[in-house]
Amino acid sequence: MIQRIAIIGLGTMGPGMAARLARGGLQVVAYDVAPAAIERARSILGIAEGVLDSLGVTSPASGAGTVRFTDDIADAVSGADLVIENVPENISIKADVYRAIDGLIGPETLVASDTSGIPITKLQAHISHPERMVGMHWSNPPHIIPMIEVIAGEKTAPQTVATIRDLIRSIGLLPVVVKKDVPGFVENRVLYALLREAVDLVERGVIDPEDLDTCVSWGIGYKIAVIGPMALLDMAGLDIYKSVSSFLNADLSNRDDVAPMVLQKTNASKFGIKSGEGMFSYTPEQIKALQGERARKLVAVRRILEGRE
Ligand SMILES: NC(=O)C1=CN([C@@H]2O[C@H](COP(=O)(O)OP(=O)(O)OC[C@H]3O[C@@H](n4cnc5c(N)ncnc54)[C@H](O)[C@@H]3O)[C@@H](O)[C@H]2O)C=CC1
Ligand SMILES: Cc1ncc(C=O)c(C(=O)O)c1O
Repeated sequence: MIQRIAIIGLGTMGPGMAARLARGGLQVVAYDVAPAAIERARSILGIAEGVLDSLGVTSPASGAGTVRFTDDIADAVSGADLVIENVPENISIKADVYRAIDGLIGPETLVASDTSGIPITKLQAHISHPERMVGMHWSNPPHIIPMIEVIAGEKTAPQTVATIRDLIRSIGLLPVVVKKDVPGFVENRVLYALLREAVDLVERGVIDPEDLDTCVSWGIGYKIAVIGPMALLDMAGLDIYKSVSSFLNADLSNRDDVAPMVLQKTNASKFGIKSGEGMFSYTPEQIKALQGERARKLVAVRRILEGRE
């Protein structure tokens, strides 16, 4: 049974994951190599907890869990039933973490990666007990989005998948077990198909970035939260899909490299909210306001989708 969880990496994803797991009654120890990331995580933990309150996420009868921060990786993983690796999307950085914890974790400890899409089979080549390693792909913001993908690599034991799936369920979240270890799994294959086309349309001047967002959010985005893609095909009619896709599929972006517009921006350190500029520009005040407004709206939508309002 999973009771103690170590989170390695406290950037965009780590603090919200810590808050959500603790709310589920688990004992979380949170570690990052960068002291500034630990301080930032400490300061935003309370915000995530406030959002969980407004979502009505309660603790189990056994009581709320805890989050403890540490700057010592050995301390973080000591006694952990599960280690969730949450460091940047780079195999060599992730492999360094697996090597660092290999001799520190117990014989029963499971290791999960929150990778956005590196096949688990590739990651488990860097750990001595690959049967205990699994993909556990959260969606951002992790304290609000309930769906988590669970992915087995070639060497993952079925029991490891079952334990993580049951853990997710036991704290009121929604596990989706992906049946094949394909790059990007399912959520990001679908998201990146959409993002490739969206970036291409903006880059070619077909539409302005603000209008692209309006079109997608108030068109397919709003609809797809209620009617998933497979159900949408039936609602539109497969005959219509056949007619449109017969001419449209061939015209969609099929570029297999990163779009120049994205490269230009990342080369200039324009990463989005984390650097103050990306597709749009943000002042620190705007970032704070946006994050609050987005959390409020996501909470309200989720309550309605769950039939609670
Ligand atoms: N940003 C997103 O929307 C999502 C990201 N992911 C995935 O989650 C993982 C983490 O992503 P983010 O939180 O966005 O990354 P991030 O870049 O915001 O944070 C990564 C953190 O890892 C720390 N770190 C780097 N090397 C470390 C080490 N050796 N030991 C401990 N900490 C270390 C960094 O100091 C940083 O705080 C990635 O694999 C990413 O693809 C998954 C779902 C959504
Ligand atoms: C752009 C982008 N890339 C990866 C992920 C998750 O792995 C997300 C997300 O969860 O929102 C994303 O927006």
